[in-house]
Amino acid sequence: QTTYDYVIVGGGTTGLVVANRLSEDPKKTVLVIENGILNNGTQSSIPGNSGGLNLAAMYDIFSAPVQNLGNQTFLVTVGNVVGGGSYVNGMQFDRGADADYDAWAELGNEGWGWSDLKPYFMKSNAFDPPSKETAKEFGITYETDAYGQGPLKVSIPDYQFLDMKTMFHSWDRVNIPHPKEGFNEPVGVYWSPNSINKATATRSTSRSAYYDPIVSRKNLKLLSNTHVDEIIFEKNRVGALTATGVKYTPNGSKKQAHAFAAKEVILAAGGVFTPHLLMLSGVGPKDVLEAAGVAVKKELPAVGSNFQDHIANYMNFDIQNLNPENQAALNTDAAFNQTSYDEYLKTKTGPYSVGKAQGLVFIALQHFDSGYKKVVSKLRSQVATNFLPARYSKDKNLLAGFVKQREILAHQFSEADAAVGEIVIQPVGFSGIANNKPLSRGTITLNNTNPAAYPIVQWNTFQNPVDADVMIALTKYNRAHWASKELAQYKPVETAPGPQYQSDEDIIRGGIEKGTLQPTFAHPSGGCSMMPENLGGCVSDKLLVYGVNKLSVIDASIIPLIPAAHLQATMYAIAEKAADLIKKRA
Ligand SMILES: Cc1cc2nc3c(=O)[nH]c(=O)nc-3n(C[C@H](O)[C@H](O)[C@H](O)COP(=O)(O)OP(=O)(O)OC[C@H]3O[C@@H](n4cnc5c(N)ncnc54)[C@H](O)[C@@H]3O)c2cc1C
Repeated sequence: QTTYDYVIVGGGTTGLVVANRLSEDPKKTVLVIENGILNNGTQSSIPGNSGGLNLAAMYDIFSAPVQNLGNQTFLVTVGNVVGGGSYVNGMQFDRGADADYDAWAELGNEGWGWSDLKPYFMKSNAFDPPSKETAKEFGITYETDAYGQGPLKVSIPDYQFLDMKTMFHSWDRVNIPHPKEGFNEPVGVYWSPNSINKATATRSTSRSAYYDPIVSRKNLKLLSNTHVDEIIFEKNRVGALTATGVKYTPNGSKKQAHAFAAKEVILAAGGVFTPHLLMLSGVGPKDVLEAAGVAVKKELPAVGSNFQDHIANYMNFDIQNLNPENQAALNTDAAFNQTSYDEYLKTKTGPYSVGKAQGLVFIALQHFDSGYKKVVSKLRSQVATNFLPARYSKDKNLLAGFVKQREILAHQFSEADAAVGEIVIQPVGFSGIANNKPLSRGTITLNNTNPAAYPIVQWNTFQNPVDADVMIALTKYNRAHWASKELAQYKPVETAPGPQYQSDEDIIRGGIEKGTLQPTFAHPSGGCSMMPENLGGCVSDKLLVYGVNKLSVIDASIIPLIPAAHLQATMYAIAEKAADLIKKRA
């Protein structure tokens, strides 16, 4: 069969959700083409393995040198496997504040505010609380009504490392909100679920939740280990472009084949590779395409613009007096590791049944920076183009879109209803923090000498100095927390970047020298944003690419303004909504 109703590019997080929903109608045929393989490894399925990167199931793509991070290049973390990011991620399951999604509606996207999206969050997931004993012992609070009865299983496991009691409750007296597990009110400090199926104590992914249970559907086909090379367009007599299918090549083969879509080609290749594929197929900024020798079919400057990610500072503290059964000991104490692993295999309990982090702090700027009003004034007084990639000076729509985003961010920076900073609570001295509301904007462009090779990913981290101001304030705040009497029993000593870096400049310099500052929290997004065309959008609020027919995007590329959240819960909700939009227009 070469013609399907729908051809979906990418069988990652969003691709498999939409494949499932569209193939619910047995009369509709769906083809999913995924570059990665069907991988059944325990590196992914066992929650306790989620601490490190599952490199075998990821692309080996590195960014362009980041000027303000000492011209270092960084791994661009993207899953290359059936299940995509959901298969390799850190399993944190949380959402942004209501205001984060209302911002999408404010940017001109009808039907994308929090109240519109909430039903789709609920449709995608189901929550299992910890046992009563665990909840009591660790002081874990939760609200089950924040979740639905959907395919993706999320839970707070029964096993918790004992040090979580002290680490989590070290925040009890801090003057920030203390909501229950965070899905109803995601600003403050809370115990947060992981995408773990409690019944099996294994990772829940888009594959296990949305694909494996329906694999026998006759109208759904998955081609794994197969690369989509190009979108096929047809031009009619008046020059209108319609996406009619894709060219693809099984990996390891030289034989390219074609698959056609009667209704729609749906791009779900993720925040990095969807903009790449559009450009390779002739849709994107004219100068970028021409420089790479790609024939321009539709000029669309929004492709590869508005690229965003959270900026990370992976701090570390040397600590003492941890309980002997601690997370770090899984790597340092072979006997403890072995008994823990054996326990997991036998009873699916113990240290391997839990992910790396169960506590999250998402805080407003005023929670961690007493000088927040100055930051807001600085932001508002900036000449926007001084701190943006050159293309924004040449394109009034892109600039208008950014200025509108900046207004929204300035408002969020002034209020307490949306988070700007994040601190991950782990039961060890490793302390990841993130600036969740970057003003700098990156680009994704083509490799001019070989456009089909990996794209050029440029984050432009700290191009806007406000991003560094926020990071400096958050770093100081995190240091102060580690120095508080609540954590004194651990005698924490900062080892990365290190106490020798104290001034504002030194905090950034130290982060670069010690490699703790990173341009990404594994959340590349925004490179084909959903916004009106006069705000530099790439897809409409119906997720259709501007200027061509029958082509939609449903993955992290469409996020117009990155929410303060790890992205997977949002991606499941976007995909559920996308499926409804696509069904409706059929
Ligand atoms: C290491 C890591 C840790 C993370 N940690 C967390 C976390 O703890 N919590 C959280 O909420 N989020 C986390 N995330 C982010 C989250 O998982 C992603 O935002 C989400 O999975 C993105 O979904 P997507 O559908 O947009 O893209 P993906 O899930 O990446 O899917 C895209 C798919 O398209 C395929 N593809 C790309 N190009 C082609 C092509 N040309 N032909 C065929 N197939 C193609 C890819 O192989 C991939 O499978 C993490 C991500 C990573 C990578």
